[in-house]
Amino acid sequence: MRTKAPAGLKRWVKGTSSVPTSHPRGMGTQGEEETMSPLKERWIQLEPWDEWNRELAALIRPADWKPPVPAFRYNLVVIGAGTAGLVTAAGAAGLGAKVALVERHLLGGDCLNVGCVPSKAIIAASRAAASVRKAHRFGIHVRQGARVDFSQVMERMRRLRASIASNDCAQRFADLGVDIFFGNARFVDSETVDVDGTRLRFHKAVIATGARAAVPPIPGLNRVPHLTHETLFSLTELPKRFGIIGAGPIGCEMAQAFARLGSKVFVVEAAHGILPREDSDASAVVLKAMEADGVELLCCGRDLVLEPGKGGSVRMHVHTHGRATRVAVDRLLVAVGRAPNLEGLDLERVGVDATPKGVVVDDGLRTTNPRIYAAGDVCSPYQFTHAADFMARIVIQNALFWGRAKASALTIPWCTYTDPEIAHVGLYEKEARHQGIPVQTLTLPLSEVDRAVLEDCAEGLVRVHVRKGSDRILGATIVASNAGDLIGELSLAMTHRIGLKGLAAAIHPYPTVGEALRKVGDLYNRSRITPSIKRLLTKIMAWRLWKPM
Ligand SMILES: Cc1cc2nc3c(=O)[nH]c(=O)nc-3n(C[C@H](O)[C@H](O)[C@H](O)COP(=O)(O)OP(=O)(O)OC[C@H]3O[C@@H](n4cnc5c(N)ncnc54)[C@H](O)[C@@H]3O)c2cc1C
Ligand SMILES: NC(=O)c1ccc[n+]([C@@H]2O[C@H](COP(=O)([O-])OP(=O)(O)OC[C@H]3O[C@@H](n4cnc5c(N)ncnc54)[C@H](O)[C@@H]3O)[C@@H](O)[C@H]2O)c1
Repeated sequence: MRTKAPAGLKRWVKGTSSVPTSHPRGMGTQGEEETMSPLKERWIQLEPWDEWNRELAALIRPADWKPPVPAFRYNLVVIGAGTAGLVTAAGAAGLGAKVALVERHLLGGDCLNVGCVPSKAIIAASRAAASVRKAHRFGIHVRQGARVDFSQVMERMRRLRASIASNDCAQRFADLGVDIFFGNARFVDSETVDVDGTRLRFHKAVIATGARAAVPPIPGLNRVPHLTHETLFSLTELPKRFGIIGAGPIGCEMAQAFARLGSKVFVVEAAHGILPREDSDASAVVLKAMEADGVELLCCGRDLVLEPGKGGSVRMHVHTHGRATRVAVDRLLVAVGRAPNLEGLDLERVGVDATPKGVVVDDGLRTTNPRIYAAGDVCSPYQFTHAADFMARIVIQNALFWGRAKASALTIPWCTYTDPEIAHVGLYEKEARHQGIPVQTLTLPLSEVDRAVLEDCAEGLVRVHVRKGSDRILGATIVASNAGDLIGELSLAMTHRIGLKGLAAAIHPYPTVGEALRKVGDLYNRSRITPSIKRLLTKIMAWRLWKPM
């Protein structure tokens, strides 16, 4: 098992712009790397070095990229070309600003390369495998059963990732008028950024450097080979036994996907259950589905210790619900949260405050240096692509156009793409109560939605919290196979202050799962008919029967 990056890749990350031409062999691990300087040794793999990864690299880190001659001064220098940086740069350039965009590794950042895109491609394949397996429930008998070709699953992922990459490609941004510089950015002073020796002068700058996988101080972790999301998507062989530490969104999505593709998956979680931030009834539905797919959850995990096993395997020792458990796995994924990318930026030089959670910003996303803003994972508790996108829009308005847009005004939904998916927007019930807001909660089980029953996906719910005494939506959670799509309607309603009565009044086509939202609106309307109103209505009706026509 190799624990160091191949020489070619290291050269590349160190900023020579030379994409390796030979195929870097072997599966990378972390552990040793985490103890080294993050700037020098951190790298994201594009392995295997096949035609799709070459195509991807050619788009987002072209080997022959000629850095432009820096302008005398830029309206905006953007550091980091993930979603936050790309949206900021494209939007600002589109509005006439002179923009420089600096990226030390791959345009597209985590979402395209080692986040949303590859994970959802794998999830799509795992859903296909699960559909074949449960086809018999519909009276469809697949003769041989399902055989998963993991290398094809991963090749499909690499092919689709490369095809999607054209949105984020260097040439597209250059055509939009953005000057792209590959290299490590650091602040020299409040009007200069250095990129490996090239000086960029700015009027305003944006820190959009994102975050990386956090590696916790688990005893033994530095002695065992392990993956993070930065190396997971380079796998070419399905691990027979797959261990995952952390049952957050990454842990749950990957646990179920790998179980459906054929791994025996063990998930160690420190808290009780999975997705501890979510509504507990909702996450319980998802856990049941994951367990039905064969995922074994070791929750309330205490005293986790890791040690090397035979043939590159890893032994996990953990107390789960007070019981000592020992499992051996062939691969281990660490998914316990994220750490902001701050190292090497020399933030102290420019008076930008930061904490271990990220860059400190005000509601307008301005840092403690009034000329420097931040957007995306590096400064936000909402670590989602769409949140990074909308923070970028705020930064453009506030940094360039004297805007007063506020991050706190954003309504940010999110979704974890298990099957069923679990999506949320706004407040949870306990948060509303904690804030002293009187709350009424309405829950509709999906078993009451015809289409969900017909599709065999009736395990789920729609739960909406309104301010007591009104139909104003405070928050909502949905568990459904397409919860991520459904939550958009509630997000729209909250953004535009449409209440539950408004949802009840909107006709949804029958039969759709989306009808569940209208039905929750009906639930709300019915909840307003108190026993005394009902008695009054009954009297009026009775009176009308006897009233002469
Ligand atoms: C496995 C996984 C699955 C995910 N799935 C989803 C999902 O389904 N939906 C969703 O909404 N979100 C998802 N996310 C989260 C999403 O990927 C992030 O929220 C998003 O990428 C944040 O964008 P960003 O621009 O803030 O940061 P990043 O995408 O991290 O981009 C930051 C960029 O800055 C560069 N950089 C850092 N330091 C420097 C420097 N000093 N100089 C130059 N460049 C630098 C980095 O190389 C990087 O390219 C997922 C994340 C992971 C890990
Ligand atoms: N669908 C999506 O939108 C999506 C998907 C994946 C990731 N993401 C983003 O990426 C971020 C990171 O995801 P994540 O799942 O790594 O982090 P997370 O912080 O959301 O979840 C980490 C989990 O690990 C557990 N944990 C922490 N330390 C542990 C330990 N020592 N032993 C056992 N368990 C431990 C925590 O209790 C928690 O449940 C998310 O917060 C999310 O913003 C989003």
